[in-house]
Formats: sequence, structure tokens, C-alpha cells
Amino acid sequence: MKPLVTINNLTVAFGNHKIIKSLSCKIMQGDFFIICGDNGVGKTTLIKTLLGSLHPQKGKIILPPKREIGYVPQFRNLDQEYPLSIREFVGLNYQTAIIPWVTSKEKIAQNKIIEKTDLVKLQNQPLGLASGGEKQRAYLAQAMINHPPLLILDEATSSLDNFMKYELLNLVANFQKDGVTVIFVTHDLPLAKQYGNRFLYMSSSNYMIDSINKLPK
Ligand SMILES: Nc1ncnc2c1ncn2[C@@H]1O[C@H](COP(=O)(O)OP(=O)(O)OP(=O)(O)O)[C@@H](O)[C@H]1O
Repeated sequence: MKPLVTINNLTVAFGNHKIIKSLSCKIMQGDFFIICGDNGVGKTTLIKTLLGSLHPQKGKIILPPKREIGYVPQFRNLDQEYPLSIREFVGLNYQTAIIPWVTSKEKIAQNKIIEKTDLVKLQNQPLGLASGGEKQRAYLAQAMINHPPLLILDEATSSLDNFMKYELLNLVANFQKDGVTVIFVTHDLPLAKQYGNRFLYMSSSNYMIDSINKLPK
């Protein structure tokens, strides 16, 4: 397997405060890659750097061509009055969304991704009235509508109950089976062990990268 993401000697700082210090790591095509570690150690900072919203002080990151990345954030509740249906929300990310009306290609893409994320029955309901798990599935559908090769989930299962966690991660695992590389930031180590194959454990003193059966308890 080839690397899909290569992080080379990466240092990220806020002012003089170095958060990520000389991190080198390869994420291979097809990995379900877990990022875990103590609070405040820099997991979200690393994700923001991968997504391009933070710039490294030093080092290099090689990403998939054209930076095609799907991203599912941590669950934060939306206003009940949020005006879009689940289907409309999923379509927001469609690549030709510069055209204001829904094209037939977009309809097909929406249908496919709505089926893959188990949202067929709910698609015309207002997103604001959906449950936490349904909202996260809508974020997953929106993230994957253009078939990016890389999917990043930043604590996307925290504050979901056990049933909804597994429901979301089973769908993510289906994308992985189709060849998508997954990066999953989580504090939930049992969940990490169940779905992940490799991990990066971040602590203030060092970084550990290994296969999932070596993940510390
Ligand atoms: N914009 C910012 N300016 C200054 N410091 C920041 C900024 N964003 C994050 N930090 C600091 O960087 C450190 C790492 O934060 P980060 O959110 O990456 O940690 P984390 O590992 O994701 O934590 P958690 O597990 O609690 O979500 C923290 O000390 C945080 O206060």
C-alpha cells in the first residue's frame, strides 16, 4: 500500500507555544487511522493543519491530489429552525453547486449518497429536527458526496449514544471497504480498537505510531 498522507517533521505553533513538535507519520491508502491522546495535546490542531486552516511553522504535508478531503466535525446541535432539509444540506457540498438549481447529475449523486448513509426515509425532513445520530449521518453524506479518497472525522462520535456511534462508524467502515482512507480522532479507545487498523498516540512528551493491537489501554 502507498501512503495517501505523508507528514514530515511537522511543527505547528501558536506564537511561541509549539503544539506539534517534529511529527513524522504516514497514513497509508485504505487505513482506518486513529488519532488519540491526552486533552490539549494537539489532535484538532493537527486536523486543522491537514485541512489547510493552520499553517505549519516547519515541515511538510503531502495530501491526496487536489486536496480532496471529506470532513465530519464533532457533533454540535443545530437550531431547530435550521431551514434546509437533510437532502438539501447533503447537496450543499456538491462539486457543481455553483449552479443554483439542482441538476440531474446532482440529483443522482444525492440519491446515491443518501442511500449509502441510510437517510432515504428522512431525506425530506428538516435537518434541525433530526436526532444527533441522523445529523452526523447527514454530515457524513455531505462530506462524501464528491467521493473524496480521504475522510476525516474529528471526535464525530462524541456525545452520541452507543447505538448511534456504531451506526455511524459502520457506515464509515463501508466507505473504507470501498477504498476510502479514514482518519478518526477519538478518546474512545474501545471504539478505536474495533474499527481502526493503525494509530497515532499523541502525548506531550512523544508520539507513538503503530498497529492498533499496540494501542495503550
Ligand atoms: N487558536 C489558538 N490560539 C492559541 N492556542 C490555541 C489555539 N487553538 C488551540 N490552542 C491550544 O493548543 C493546544 C492544543 O489544542 P487542540 O484543540 O489541538 O488539542 P486536542 O488534542 O484536540 O484537545 P482535546 O482532546 O481536548 O479536544 C491547547 O493547549 C489549546 O489551548
